[in-house]
Amino acid sequence: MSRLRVYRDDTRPDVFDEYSTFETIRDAAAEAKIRFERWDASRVLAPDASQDEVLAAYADSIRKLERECGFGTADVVSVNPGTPNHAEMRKKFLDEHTHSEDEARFFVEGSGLFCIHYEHAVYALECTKGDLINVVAGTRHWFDMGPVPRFTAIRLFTDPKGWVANFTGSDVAGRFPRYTRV
Ligand SMILES: CSCCC(=O)/C(O)=C/O
Ligand SMILES: [Fe+2]
Ligand code: NI
Repeated sequence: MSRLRVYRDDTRPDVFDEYSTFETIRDAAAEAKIRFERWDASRVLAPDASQDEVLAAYADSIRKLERECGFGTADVVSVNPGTPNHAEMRKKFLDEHTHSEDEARFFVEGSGLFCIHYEHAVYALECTKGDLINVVAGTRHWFDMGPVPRFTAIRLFTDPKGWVANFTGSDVAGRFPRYTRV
């Protein structure tokens, strides 16, 4: 099940409010303009499914997001403990960054931790299979897949260049707990 912990960014990371039902997570996340929804993720995927196979399996959901939000391209990030260089892949997303477009991610397998730094709070949202998250363009955030990663997420983009991050240079991400799957 998904879980949200909300910290102040200027206090100890062992002080937080916790939400663990869909409605409470959705409403608390909305305070940071985060869209959080549960979508159908019941398509059966082979463990070694290619990007194209994942995109084809979820073509309806992708089309709906493209229509609703103006996204023009989609890709897939799929990582498991057997993925070569998964430690380097983890590092790529661990520091605080922003994007010039919304960050929409649909978790179709597994889980990971999105941390959104909004005003003076950090929203640490564990996303699991079936979760759709959208972080508004320009919002500071980072993502941890954990030391033993296991997830497949569809990413939607408006810019045909795909994933472009602007790192803030802040060390804030290192002050909050990393992801350990519960
Ligand atoms: C969960 S998809 C991989 C992470 C990513 O694309 C991103 O931008 C994290 O902030
Ligand atoms: Fe990001
Ligand atoms: Ni701050």
